[in-house]
Amino acid sequence: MRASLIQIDVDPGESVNSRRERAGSLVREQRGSDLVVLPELWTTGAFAYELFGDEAEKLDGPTARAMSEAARDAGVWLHAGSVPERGEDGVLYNTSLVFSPDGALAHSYRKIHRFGFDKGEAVLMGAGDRLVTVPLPELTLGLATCYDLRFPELFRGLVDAGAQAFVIPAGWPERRRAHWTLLARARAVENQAYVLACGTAGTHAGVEQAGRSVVVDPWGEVLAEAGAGEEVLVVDLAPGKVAETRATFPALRDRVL
Ligand SMILES: O=C(O)CCC(=O)C(=O)O
Repeated sequence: MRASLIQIDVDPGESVNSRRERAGSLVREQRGSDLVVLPELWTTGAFAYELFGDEAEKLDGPTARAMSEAARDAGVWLHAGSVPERGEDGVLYNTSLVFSPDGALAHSYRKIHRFGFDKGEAVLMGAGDRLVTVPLPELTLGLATCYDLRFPELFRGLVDAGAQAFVIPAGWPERRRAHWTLLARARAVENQAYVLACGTAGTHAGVEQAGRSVVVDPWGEVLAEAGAGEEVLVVDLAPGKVAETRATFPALRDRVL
């Protein structure tokens, strides 16, 4: 199973429309992959709070339509990262969108843990309240977004729901790059699952992004890691490795709590 992670540069000098078109082209270039992943809030930037309201869209908005077409043209499962969603209740959410190869919106996930403590996303957006798994033909994905990475109980919940690989779009800051890599590997090791963690490149709203998208296997080995700039990681996964790791080193079976 081949996965492509698109670590797109969120440059405030580029319009959202231009970046949306560029993201579509990058997805189309991944024809031949089974799964393509984009990062968190790549239309606006995860820290460009003042744009969230202006760029918010419904689940059939301009980003969703562009990504649906790109998934269909490329014939891939597309985790299109997240968008600022304007919910039916009028509340903003940080919502990830997953499209099937025929372009249908198959799943969406509203970020559960909002970042910013008493400002930013934590006050501007509502929290999701639903775990989401995505059964692909080869692997079942569990969805999480950026700050969610710090909350291991979310990942245990996803494992209990059948997840064998976690897809984690992010806009992780360079200042805490060491946490990103460490936590991605920890979630893989403790859950004996693949981790596909896709960040953004560049600097927006004064926040330098770490980039360093990473793919980790169920044994905790880093299969591929990006640098700081715009880059596409293409990685071959071995879906059987999840069951093999869980059978030969059955730590998950020894859970008590
Ligand atoms: O947890 C962190 O250090 C970064 C989280 C973050 O930037 C986000 O969730 O948008």
